[in-house]
Amino acid sequence: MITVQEAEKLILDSIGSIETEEIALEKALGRCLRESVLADRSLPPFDRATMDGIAINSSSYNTGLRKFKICGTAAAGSPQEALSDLKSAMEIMTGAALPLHADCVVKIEDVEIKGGKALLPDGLKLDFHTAVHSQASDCKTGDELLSPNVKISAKEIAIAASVGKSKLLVSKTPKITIVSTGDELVSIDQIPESHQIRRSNDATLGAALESAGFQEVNLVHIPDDPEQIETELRQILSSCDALILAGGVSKGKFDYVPEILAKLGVSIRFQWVSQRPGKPMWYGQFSRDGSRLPVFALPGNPVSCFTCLRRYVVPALEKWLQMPASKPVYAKISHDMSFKQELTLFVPAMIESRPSGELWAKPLLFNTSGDFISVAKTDGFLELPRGRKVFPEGEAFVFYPWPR
Ligand SMILES: Nc1nc2c(c(=O)[nH]1)N[C@H]1C(S)=C(S)[C@@H](COP(=O)(O)OP(=O)(O)OC[C@H]3O[C@@H](n4cnc5c(N)ncnc54)[C@H](O)[C@@H]3O)O[C@H]1N2
Ligand code: MOO
Ligand SMILES: [Mg+2]
Repeated sequence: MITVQEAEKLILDSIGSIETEEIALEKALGRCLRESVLADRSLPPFDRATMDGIAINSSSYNTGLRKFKICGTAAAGSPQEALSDLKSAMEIMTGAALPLHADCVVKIEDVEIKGGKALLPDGLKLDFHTAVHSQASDCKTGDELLSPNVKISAKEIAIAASVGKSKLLVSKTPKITIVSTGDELVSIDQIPESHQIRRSNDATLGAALESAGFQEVNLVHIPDDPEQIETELRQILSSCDALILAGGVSKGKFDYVPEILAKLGVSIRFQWVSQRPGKPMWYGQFSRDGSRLPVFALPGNPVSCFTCLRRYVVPALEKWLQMPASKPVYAKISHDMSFKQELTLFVPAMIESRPSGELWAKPLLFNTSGDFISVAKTDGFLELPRGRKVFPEGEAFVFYPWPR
């Protein structure tokens, strides 16, 4: 049996990089950028007024002039104007280009306008570029404003739009198929017999992937019939980009998944990880047309497959898309815990951000890894490392938030 860290490394080291495609900027939110975005000109492109007021030359004010003749108005969007001389002022709006010969802006609250003149009080602090956003002070032509491998959020959209990128090169969205197996499982709209349950894992995993930014998810259910599993998986492997199975991976007589995956040519990278929940987890890859599709077979217990999806599958898919790895979040455990087994324990926990600025996690004592009802109250899980037996209150551990 391998450790959590070994499993994580085997997965991440085996994952390549997905192909790219060009898409419209309006569709780019949440996607992974795969090109550099350069400044097509300096920003701001001109000396930009940051206040509504008057534009003057500060040396005139600083040598005693208080009354300036108003020589015109500079509006945002109109070409650059010019002061008629150093003793004149121009009314100016936020966003307008600073007129020639002016070097600062006095906000309108500090100005009295009377009979075509602007009267200024004593004591203003006016210098070169007061209330002016200087040309090229944010970036220069050719500067790299966005580098590849960032997840595109609203702030990256602003930058791309400002430099005229109406299209962006991004990672393709993989077509992911989620397969649940099991004869005991009926669909949501059926009334289960007393020995049956409605299936929920597939819907949960699909929703978790969607909220992590993977929109093309397809759900399939297959009964515990080896021939049917083989036929359907062969078909799925010929068309999807990634396959995630839930259930049928452990040691039961009807747990056919690992054997059938091997028969279909999916090469196993590992099975059995020293962790709870999720010990029977299986990972492999399927070669098709020169690329290797990731195949995860997660243990069927609802908390196990949800935890494994968060701990291994989402980071692997993000790496495949070249997304930056998310930074670890630490939280202090709010109660003493002990756990005697030689396993890493993923313990679901409620998070509390205290006024001291510390993040605390209250572990949930849940029934079994079938108890998804209790786990729904939690915000994520703490990873309590293997090789330790006690976890004292106040010690910090890595916390993994659930996808939301
Ligand atoms: N002899 C052993 N038995 C088991 C071991 C072991 O090491 N030795 N491991 C246990 C652990 S840990 C887990 S986790 C489970 C994993 O089992 P499988 O992956 O084979 O999953 P199933 O047997 O198909 O189902 C387990 C459980 O989960 C329910 N389930 C499955 N799919 C769904 C679904 N889509 N929606 C809701 N619930 C689902 C299923 O009804 C079962 O109750 O094995 C242990 N056994
Ligand atoms: O991985 Mo199993 O998760 O403990 O039920
Ligand atoms: Mg089983």
